[in-house]
Amino acid sequence: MNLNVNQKKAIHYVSGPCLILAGAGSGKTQVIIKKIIYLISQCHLNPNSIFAITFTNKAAKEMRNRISDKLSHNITKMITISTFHSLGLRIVKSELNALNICSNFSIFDEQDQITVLKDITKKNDRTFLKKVRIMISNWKNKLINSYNAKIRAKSIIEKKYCRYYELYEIYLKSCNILDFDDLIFLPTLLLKNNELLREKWQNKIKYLLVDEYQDTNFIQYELIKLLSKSNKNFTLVGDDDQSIYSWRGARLNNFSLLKLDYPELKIIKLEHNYRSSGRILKAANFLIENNPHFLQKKLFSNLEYGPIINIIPARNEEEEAILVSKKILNHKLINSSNYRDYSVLYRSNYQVKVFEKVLINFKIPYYVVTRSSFFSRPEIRDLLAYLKLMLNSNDDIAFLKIINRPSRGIGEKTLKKIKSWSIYKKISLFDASNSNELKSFLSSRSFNALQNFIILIKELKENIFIKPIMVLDNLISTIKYESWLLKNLKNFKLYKISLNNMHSLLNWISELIQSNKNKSNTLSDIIYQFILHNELEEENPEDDKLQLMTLHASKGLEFPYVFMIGMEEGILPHYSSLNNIDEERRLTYVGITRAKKELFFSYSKIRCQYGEVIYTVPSRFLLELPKNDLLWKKNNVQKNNFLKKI
Ligand SMILES: Nc1ncnc2c1ncn2[C@@H]1O[C@H](COP(=O)(O)OP(=O)(O)OP(=O)(O)O)[C@@H](O)[C@H]1O
Repeated sequence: MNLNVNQKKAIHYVSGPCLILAGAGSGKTQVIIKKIIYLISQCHLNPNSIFAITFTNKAAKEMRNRISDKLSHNITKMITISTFHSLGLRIVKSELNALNICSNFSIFDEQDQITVLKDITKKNDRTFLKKVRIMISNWKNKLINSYNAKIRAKSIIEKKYCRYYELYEIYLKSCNILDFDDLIFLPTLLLKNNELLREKWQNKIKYLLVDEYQDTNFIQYELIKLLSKSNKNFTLVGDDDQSIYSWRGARLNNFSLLKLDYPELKIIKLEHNYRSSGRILKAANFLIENNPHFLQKKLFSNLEYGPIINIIPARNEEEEAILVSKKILNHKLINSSNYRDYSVLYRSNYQVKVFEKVLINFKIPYYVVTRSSFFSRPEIRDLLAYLKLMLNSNDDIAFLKIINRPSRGIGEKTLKKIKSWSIYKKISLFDASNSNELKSFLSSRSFNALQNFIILIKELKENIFIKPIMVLDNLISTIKYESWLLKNLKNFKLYKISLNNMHSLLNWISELIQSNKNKSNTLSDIIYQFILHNELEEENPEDDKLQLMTLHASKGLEFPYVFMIGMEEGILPHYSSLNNIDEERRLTYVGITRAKKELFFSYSKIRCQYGEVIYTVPSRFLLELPKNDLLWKKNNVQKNNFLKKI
């Protein structure tokens, strides 16, 4: 592949801060990979001193694989390629003393956080608990601890939330637990306040590369600055038109800040798109021109102009699914293509349900890309909780998760007494359960059940570092987990899936232990990675299936034929984001630029939402596209003649 002039410039510019403003499909992944190879082979940088940050673990893995095609496996292994969270975890593990954290710390995921917040707030309303979790997360992502949050709080309500934050912090500290946000919050705070450690890390990192810069938030930008302060040798790659995570704190402002903080910043634009036909790019350019820009850029393509963009109107959601399915079947027949060449993209997860029903009827093999990862399955969460408790007996949430899985006859009353005792004695639930003094408060049956559990964990713990697989095998058979699953699931197929999952987990741990034989702390590292690995499920690319996914999930992917469904006001743009139309437009732009050869839109005249039938109007974004490149199919539906009821 011949690199274009700007791609070469972007790779060869290594003497100062560099921003690559890379349009969709302009080969940014290629450029980052080639730049890393260039830094090692031409600039003779030690691979140990190159750090690349990607948005997902999957992207990190892919990048590593592609580099190892060009460099030896040993050299590739020395390069740090990780997400912000994994890099943060590495800093935390190296600086335990400075952070005052014990080495056996656990990591909380979102579900664990909610469980703790339920206890702290004494409320059982999930929406409320999620809100508190997000508020705490937002504080941490702005580098604000509970003390400072309290000082800034004005209203009584704000003060109340700050109190929750404070109690949450105390809880985590006492149990030696970090949450996801801490993995960036703690290292950033540490490097900001500790000059010696800051210098140590700055000396370690001779070159920093960050992919998907448009999705960085406040704290991530701070961390980038802290890590690269002394040599300012970094390359950030991003596209302001593809920033779709403001709801997670991503800030487009990070582009403008860069120019202010680094006046010497070199900006290189990649505008040559190698993915999409001319017509698709024209539509994308037309649409995104309606947004404000950090710097103007216009994508161009040398590929053929391509067929007209079809807009398929439907009378209702079911008809929309039928028309799209029929179109796919016809199109596939005419073009001798495969199902895997097609993708259906939508704004919200609930839109897929009606499609699934129709696809099954039409016998179209399909795959829904979901965010529920392998690690969120109940049996996997159970086994990981057992492991977490063996490694950190202060992890009360792991304790609560498994104390009655499988059921041991330890009911709510007993748990309440254990909790009271642990609060009174200021010890963990595990230590409270291990205390003989508890005997007088419990029935002998409950006390014995509890003791058996404690003995089990203690015995397993003895060998966990030496023979983890044997310990897990023992655990599963001792607690009769499989027969409990069968009884609980009441469905043989689900039971089989669960067994397979457990088998995969054991194999996975065993492989990871083998490949990390000489490293210390292997098991806890493996568990940390499992907890951080909360990404989209992967489908075997060999499977010939139509892929359905949200627009967010489609980022970074490409398909020959793309169907964007539900192109209606209220759906896209989504009614909850009407105050952020620019981001909804960017989301539409991301969808359009996934298509290589052909693009289709569909919308439905009537839609059922929350049990109510509503009449819709076509999305404003359809009306922003170049008219002559669109073909509105007829379906007795006049595009401007809808009742607007949203
Ligand atoms: N110089 C080049 N010549 C030919 N093809 C190229 C060149 N650079 C990149 N490509 C191809 O362009 C396509 C898009 O590249 P890539 O996936 O890296 O884009 P991207 O910038 O990451 O896109 P997006 O941000 O939209 O996900 C790939 O198929 C890649 O092989």
